[in-house]
Amino acid sequence: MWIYWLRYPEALTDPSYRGQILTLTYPIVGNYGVPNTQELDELGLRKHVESANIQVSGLLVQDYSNEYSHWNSVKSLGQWLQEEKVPALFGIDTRMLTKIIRDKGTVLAKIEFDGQPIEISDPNQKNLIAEVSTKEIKVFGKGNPIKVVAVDCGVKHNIIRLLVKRGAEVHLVPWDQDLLSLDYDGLFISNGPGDPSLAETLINNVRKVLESDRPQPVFGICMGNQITALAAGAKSYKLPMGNRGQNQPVLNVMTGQAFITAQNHGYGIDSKSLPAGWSPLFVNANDGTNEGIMHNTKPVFTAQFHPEAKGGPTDTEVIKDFDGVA
Ligand SMILES: NC(=O)CC[C@H](N)C(=O)O
Repeated sequence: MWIYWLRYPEALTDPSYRGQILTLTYPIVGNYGVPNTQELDELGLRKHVESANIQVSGLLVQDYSNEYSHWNSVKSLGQWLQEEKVPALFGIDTRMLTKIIRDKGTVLAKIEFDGQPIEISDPNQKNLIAEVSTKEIKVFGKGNPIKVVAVDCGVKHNIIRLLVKRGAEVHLVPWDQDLLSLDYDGLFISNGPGDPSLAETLINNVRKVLESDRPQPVFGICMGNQITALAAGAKSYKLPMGNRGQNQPVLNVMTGQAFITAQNHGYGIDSKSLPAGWSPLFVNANDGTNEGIMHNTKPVFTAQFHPEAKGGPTDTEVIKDFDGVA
């Protein structure tokens, strides 16, 4: 179970939340309704949400407002959750729950209705990436000059949109796709749910790319940072309660510049475990955890936070310019 505060249409559809129950710390939820979640943009991506479905297993809020008002809302939050058969509860003392999670770390939880007992299973034991990844290769921004292969670990649609905006023809590939055999100008590894160390096939495929000394840049976001670091030989670990929300301060270790970033991760990379030739690129200014890595000589760099505009700041969007940082 996670604590989160961000706009709920994007948060609930972020595939990185697969298998998790979300509890929001903001006390009144629902009052801006839900946009048309089916509407597609010109690329065929969801216009107002981050994927085709609600991805969380459940939602807990303090006070729910069924009345809503927003320029693009078409239904209530309750209606949307019901349509997608995702359980949610209101009337929860989310402040108390937040304190419990702060003390104990993230906790396993289930929502059970009278007469409908359910088994509890630990989402952290599963390779959740395989559940949310595309099954076939999809192309966005066809004809654009820069061919980017994007490994779909559960990519948020806005990330694809921003890559296309920067002139990329994005080839979204399944998580276990062999990467060495593909031709590209840049390789991107997306955000995604669960424990990164369980995605062994992907880690091995990325390791092969790193060892091949291909000159093309490699860039990863969130899960993409973790997978790249694991492929390089570093170690990941479970954070006591994760870093989530849209006000996480991050320092660029190279320049000393600080950013306020949007984040959503429960695992971290141990910067000290980075092998020779690699350096931390970003560090969390609150708790000192790793926020990205770079290779010292090759164009490989990553961000643990979400350097994109939707649902948060725009000041780190520059990081998606492949030559913006490395
Ligand atoms: N947003 C993400 O990509 C999350 C990465 C990973 N599932 C974690 O929780 O750390």
